[in-house]
Amino acid sequence: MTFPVKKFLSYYKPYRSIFLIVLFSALITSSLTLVFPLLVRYVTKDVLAGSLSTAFEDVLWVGGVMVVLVVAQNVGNYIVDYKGHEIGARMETDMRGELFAHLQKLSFRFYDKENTGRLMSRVTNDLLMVSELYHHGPEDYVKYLVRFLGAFVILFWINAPLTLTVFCFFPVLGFFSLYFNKKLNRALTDNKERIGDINAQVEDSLSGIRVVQSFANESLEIRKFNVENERFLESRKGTYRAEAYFYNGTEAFIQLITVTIVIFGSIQIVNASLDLADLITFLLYIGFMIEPIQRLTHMSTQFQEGVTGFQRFMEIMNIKPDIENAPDAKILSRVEGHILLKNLSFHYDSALGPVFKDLTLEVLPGEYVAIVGPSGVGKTTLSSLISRFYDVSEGGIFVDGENVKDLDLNSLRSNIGIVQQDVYLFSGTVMENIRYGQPEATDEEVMKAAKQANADEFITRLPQGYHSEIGQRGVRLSGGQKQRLSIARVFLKNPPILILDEATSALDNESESIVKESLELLARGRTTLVIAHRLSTIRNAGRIVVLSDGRIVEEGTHEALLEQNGQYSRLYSKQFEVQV
Ligand SMILES: Nc1ncnc2c1ncn2[C@@H]1O[C@H](COP(=O)(O)OP(=O)(O)OP(=O)(O)O)[C@@H](O)[C@H]1O
Repeated sequence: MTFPVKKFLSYYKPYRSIFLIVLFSALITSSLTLVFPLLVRYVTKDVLAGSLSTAFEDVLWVGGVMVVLVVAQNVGNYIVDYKGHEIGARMETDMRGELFAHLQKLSFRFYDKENTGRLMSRVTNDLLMVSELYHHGPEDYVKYLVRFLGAFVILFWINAPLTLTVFCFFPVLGFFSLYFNKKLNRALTDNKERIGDINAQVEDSLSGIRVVQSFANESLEIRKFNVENERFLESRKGTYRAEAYFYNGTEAFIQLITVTIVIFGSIQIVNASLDLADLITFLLYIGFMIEPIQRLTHMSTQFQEGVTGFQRFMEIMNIKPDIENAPDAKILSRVEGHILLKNLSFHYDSALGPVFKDLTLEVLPGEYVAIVGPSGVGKTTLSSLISRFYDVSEGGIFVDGENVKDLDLNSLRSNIGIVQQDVYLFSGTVMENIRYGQPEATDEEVMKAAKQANADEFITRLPQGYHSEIGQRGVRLSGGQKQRLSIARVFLKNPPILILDEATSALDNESESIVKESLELLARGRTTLVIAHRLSTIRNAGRIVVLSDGRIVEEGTHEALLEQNGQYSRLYSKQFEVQV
């Protein structure tokens, strides 16, 4: 992937003026630091060597200038540190907002393949690296370039032969830094991968802690974790080894350079081509030239991390949602609930073969239709297609005569309510979770929906009633209670089309009968598709549709289908035998 420079720079745009002020401050402060050794040189060489009667006055004058410089430097550094970081953080916030909004638009097909943990690291860690590059990148380059070039020019002006002698060290120091920089980068990348593995392990193990403990597999989890933990330790040892080589190596270079300056400088003093004040100035300036080279590693790591982070950000941003509104998408208003699946074919992946082949099904407004069939036949897939979570491969799906591909996605989905077996609740209160069905609903409307879903009674018995926290994914509630909250959510949404996807199959008999009662109330007056696992629950359906091998093979009422003595009858007796 070539680096999208234009796009990268575009994030500076809203903060252009303040960014230029920060860069200018970095330029000024680093130039001012160059003046200090010159002032020391002036005092040691000119003031103290001249008439001592005026020396005190001169030293005071120089001291005053130094204080002004300190104040000016501090103001500049304050702007660079505070405003510079703020710009970086603002750009990061903008990008994170964009990325999250984009992730909300990507379809089920994208999430079928992506790992949530990795996506989270893009939203958090990667962007942090980009923000560091946005802010520190330009500022560090300005700061260190000014110091390096400034020190070189001043030293050359003071004593060219000694400057060139010292300069011979720099190419060697540069190569040394680049070599260890590469090693250190590799070690840092490895560190990141290892910490990523640890995060994935912790996330997996803790989200499944109930399964872990129910299988009494804590020691197995600890062993698995310790393997990753040890690998991380090994990786960190590698980083520290590279760092130790690098930092001690550059330290040795600095000392060698100092020794060289002292020896060559002393020879020049003996030959009267250099004086003591200039030697002191040399020693003071040499750090200005060495520091940028020392920082090379950090800067290039920062650069690489930022660039990679931005590329990973763009990888996601460049994914076009495969389900989008058509340019002239229609808004569905006053939906009656007529559904037509016409000559429908669909596959998740062409390599896996089709789930449906030329399937046609019409559901009339207000009808109650049950879809049955063996496991894996495509019952859930059918409900995903009606809501256009996936696009059909051939044929079409029509709601009130309109092809779902021509409809505005929000208006289509807000007319369909889905109740699933696996209820997803968000951390927060009961009230917030029910209100998810209609964010503008009043407290009274939320409570009315809860009553319709037979949930009000258990909610009012909770310690804080509707304001009780339900825990992550609703862990503090029973299966039946979670299911009733999800039904209340759909009551509040009040859609004309309803899909019940095995909504009661995980519940015990008592919960099932309460939930069934609220589902029956919910279905009243709506077009309802029930995806049934247990055939006993759909005996009263107006029509039962039997799927097999990607097609509808039988249709009719429970009694009529039993009489036919076909697939349905076989499925039914199989379940009946199991239940007996
Ligand atoms: N996201 C997906 N990506 C790829 N294949 C999928 C996906 N979801 C389901 N499938 C496959 O599509 C087929 C139909 O799955 P679906 O979940 O619709 O069946 P189902 O009839 O609802 O099954 P069950 O009664 O066991 O819940 C299965 O073979 C399944 O493996």
